[in-house]
Amino acid sequence: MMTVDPVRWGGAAAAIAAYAGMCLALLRARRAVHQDSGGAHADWLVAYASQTGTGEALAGHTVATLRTGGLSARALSVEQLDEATLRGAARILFIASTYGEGDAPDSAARLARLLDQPGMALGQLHYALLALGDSSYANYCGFGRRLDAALQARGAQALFARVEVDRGRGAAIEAWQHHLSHLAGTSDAPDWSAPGYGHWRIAARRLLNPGSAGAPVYRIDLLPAEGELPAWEAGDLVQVSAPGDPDYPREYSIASTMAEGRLSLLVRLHARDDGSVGLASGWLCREVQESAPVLLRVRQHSRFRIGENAARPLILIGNGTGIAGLRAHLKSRADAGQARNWLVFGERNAAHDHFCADDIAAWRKAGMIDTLSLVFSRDGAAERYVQHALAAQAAQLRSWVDEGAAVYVCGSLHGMAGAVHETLESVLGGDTLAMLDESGRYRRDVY
Ligand SMILES: Cc1cc2nc3c(=O)[nH]c(=O)nc-3n(C[C@H](O)[C@H](O)[C@H](O)COP(=O)(O)O)c2cc1C
Repeated sequence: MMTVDPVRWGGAAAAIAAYAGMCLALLRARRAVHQDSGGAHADWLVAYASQTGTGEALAGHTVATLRTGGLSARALSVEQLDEATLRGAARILFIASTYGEGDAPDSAARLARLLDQPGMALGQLHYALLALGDSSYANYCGFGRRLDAALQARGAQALFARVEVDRGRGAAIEAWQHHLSHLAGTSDAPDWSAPGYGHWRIAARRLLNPGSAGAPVYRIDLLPAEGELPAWEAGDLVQVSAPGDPDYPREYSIASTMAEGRLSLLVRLHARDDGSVGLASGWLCREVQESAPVLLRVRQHSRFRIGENAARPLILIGNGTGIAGLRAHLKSRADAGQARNWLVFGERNAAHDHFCADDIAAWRKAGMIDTLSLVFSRDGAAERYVQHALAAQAAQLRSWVDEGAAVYVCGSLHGMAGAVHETLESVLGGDTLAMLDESGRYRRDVY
């Protein structure tokens, strides 16, 4: 799915065609997902547990294929799958990705709880499962496999064997499509091709942390090689296809808003133990010349967009390059005049690693950051990490959440996201945190 036909890379006409294709494919997939979220009855449910949107897009394609054969189908996030729907459904196609170290995506907490309930019997259910994962992780497709086992243990009957997709590779997706065509009784399946990459160029590249004890971080500003910026929202991601590894695009959070007129990324140069640099980050930060094309596509990341939290106070928590996703949110909040923002950001040394310091200072001065908690782990203060800052301000954390705040976390999975989760749980209580999660008020972009 993620491979790109090299013939298309040739010229401007091809880039425009690819871009138009991308718009159409995205539009089609999203229309299929969103038109159907109203709860109308459908014979086939396509339930996706997706963190960064791949599974959601595949759910849209799946629905479109079933409908081509005249079946009634609708897509829904597993967050919306309640007990009555699960117990009553005759046919569900699950699409499940895996995160962390074999963990379920955040959106799957409710489903996991439902399947754990004693007495949950699903003998009425016929299902199939598309598991998304990456075989370089120890727990390849861990959540998809556990979900499959749990459904079987509850008596649900598989329509066909689980299909596993390694890093979005096309052959497995074709196998899934093939099964769907059988179910739908049609060979006339809609086009599932991935959105094409656009050609971009680097407009500016700047080292943000000279003298840092950590690896170098670059701010990279990009513009389309031709034409207009594509649409995105704060929280969205890009995929970059590096020349040495075109089948395995790297994802980065977008640090800028469309209104700023450029797409900015914060990229940390990945250094290996032997001193060599990571293939994609080395290419982006050091090698690619300003005149050379960068193949890039924007990906909607619904779970990290502002969505229904636009009018709520926002607690933004992150470390390192995680400031990228938080910056885009802060910028769009500042532009919208929404000032109830509490930024909790951590890095190593204030002197070298205070990313986006000028923006943060300007927003603070303009009254657009209500509370600012900066922690630098190597500057000798008692509060070393973001979780310590949160724990130290437990009363304010509780009162913001009581007022309706949403919590957005962006940055490292290891060391940060887990510790922040535990702190939120101990300050707010497990039930409140679960409520925030289920109601879309706790959102994470962690990697
Ligand atoms: C931080 C992170 C951790 C991941 N952990 C795993 C893992 O433990 N096992 C696995 O098979 N895939 C893992 N993956 C790969 C994702 O499951 C895969 O990229 C999937 O296509 C994402 O689908 P989604 O966009 O629908 O969430 C991980 C990806 C990220 C970014």
